[in-house]
Amino acid sequence: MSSRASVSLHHMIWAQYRLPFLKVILLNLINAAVSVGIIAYINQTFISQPVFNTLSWSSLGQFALLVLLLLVTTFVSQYALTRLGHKFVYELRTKLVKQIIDTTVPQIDHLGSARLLASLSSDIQSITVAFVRMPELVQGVILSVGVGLYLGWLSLPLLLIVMFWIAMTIWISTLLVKHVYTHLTKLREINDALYQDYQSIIEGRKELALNQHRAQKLYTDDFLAHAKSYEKTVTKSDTFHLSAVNWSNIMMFASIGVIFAISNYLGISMGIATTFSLTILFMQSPLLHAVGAYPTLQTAQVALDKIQSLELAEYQPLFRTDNTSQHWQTISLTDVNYRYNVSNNSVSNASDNASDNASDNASNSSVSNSNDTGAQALIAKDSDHSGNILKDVNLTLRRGDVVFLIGANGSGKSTLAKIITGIFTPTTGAVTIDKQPVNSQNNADYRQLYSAIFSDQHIFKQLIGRQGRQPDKALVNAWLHKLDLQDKISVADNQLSTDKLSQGQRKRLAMLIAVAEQKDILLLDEWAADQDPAFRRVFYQTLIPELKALGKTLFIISHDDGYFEHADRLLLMKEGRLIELNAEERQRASKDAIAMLA
Ligand SMILES: Nc1ncnc2c1ncn2[C@@H]1O[C@H](COP(=O)(O)OP(=O)(O)OP(=O)(O)O)[C@@H](O)[C@H]1O
Repeated sequence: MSSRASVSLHHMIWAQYRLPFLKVILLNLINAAVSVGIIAYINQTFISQPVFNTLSWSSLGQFALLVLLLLVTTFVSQYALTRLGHKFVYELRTKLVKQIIDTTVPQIDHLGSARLLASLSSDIQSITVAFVRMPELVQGVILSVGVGLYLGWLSLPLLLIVMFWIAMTIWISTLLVKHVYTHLTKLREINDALYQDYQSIIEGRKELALNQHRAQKLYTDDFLAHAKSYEKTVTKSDTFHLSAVNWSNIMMFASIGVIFAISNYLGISMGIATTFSLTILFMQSPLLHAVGAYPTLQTAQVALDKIQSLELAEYQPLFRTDNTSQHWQTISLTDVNYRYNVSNNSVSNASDNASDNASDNASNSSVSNSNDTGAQALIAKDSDHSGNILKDVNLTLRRGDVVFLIGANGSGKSTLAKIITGIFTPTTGAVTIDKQPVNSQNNADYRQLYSAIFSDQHIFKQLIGRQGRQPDKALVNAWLHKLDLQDKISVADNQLSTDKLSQGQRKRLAMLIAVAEQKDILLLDEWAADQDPAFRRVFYQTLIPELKALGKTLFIISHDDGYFEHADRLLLMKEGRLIELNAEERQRASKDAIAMLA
């Protein structure tokens, strides 16, 4: 992840689509040439003729052919530009989603789903609209240049005066359009707030149903305020836009008067003045559409800026599917500290980079100091623990261990679980696998060792087996029964029939998915808390030994003191510090966990 400078839309198109864009420009030039040809034809065949009866059927036929040619070239050039635009939007959308997949969990947590969904829907939509309107802008500009050249050939002084007139018109129009941009930027911010409201309304539906005061407050104070602000801002923005279009429209009409007045003054022929006027009328629609299309490009620029401000991971086309060695023996945490970034700015990203750096430093140092440290990663010590959730945590997990972690609420157990699995990187300190430091380069591979079930687990209905292959049907079927789900769930084509289950059943389903993955390490964060007492016993007394027999290393966060005896090792987390309990302490914890946690 890096904070990248904002890239403008046209730079992006130019950098990535230079050739197709040049092709589109060429097609538009041909189209402009045909348009100029028609004007010249009208001028020579119709306007310059003294009387109408000199017109022949053949000249009318030629005119009809030119019109047909204009129709074809207009269609082809617009089609080419539209295709290019939609290709750009497709690539932007697909890259954005891959970047979200590759971005670190803390950064995604920090951004929140409302902001991301706003970008995926409204920003992409804005950019699409801009591309739908872009043909009008490009054609308007190219046509103006082509027509200008022809008019200049007819009368340079008259062209210069008309150009001055149009330039003044466009300059004042641009001043108005600047206000449009300011309001569009504001609108985009309001859109984020609106998405936040939608999210609260949908996700908090149960709480709102139970408390109409809260529903009214949310609706009135938040949603209505944002909706009103959107209405006001969009009205202002559209008013400036309308003013710009009307101003340009009327000034174009007025230019016809100017053309005749100046022609009269400069002694320019009536024929040339009529051709100029006709051309201005011909140009009015494309030029106004071009002016009208401009704000959509500005909206797209606002959208692109917004997407870039998310500071997502760099785009990588590939997925990291090469797994870390299957023959690992130990995973160690050495002097690990972790601090959440709670600021509103996007510094959690910076913190995450810092974390990556800490790990990277550790890896470099571990190489250079390997003699002194016995191949352990060098650990950056942070003497100031203020704000640290994990404090100088040291732990070595051995292959095949069944480790239970206990601790009071908020002591840092889940945070430690995320550090162990590589979802979070330590603020300082190091994670090593077989003395090999885990850093930003190998973290994605390292994470593939784990299946984990966290409290807010998402259920994917697709079952996946070892290393992304087909799941082992016999294993899935056996565990469907072990988890007592055989009457609720069926599996067809590796798809689970439903995820509409009770909380405890959902957790069992998550276990089925995890077992099917056949990963080396299974991490369970208070998995048993949602199970009824009977199944809780099955879990500790039957399932854990079976998982161990499958060769898994188990890291289990638990509050069930009645079952601590099933652990090979018992760890205690106390205010961010990790302690391993000895035999006597384990006895005490099993008898009186409350005293132990205090
Ligand atoms: N996203 C976050 N941002 C900031 N602070 C957080 C975040 N998540 C957790 N914390 C803080 O970190 C501390 C440890 O949280 P953690 O979830 O690791 O505790 P826990 O031991 O798993 O608790 P529990 O038993 O209640 O699940 C808590 O004080 C919490 O306030």
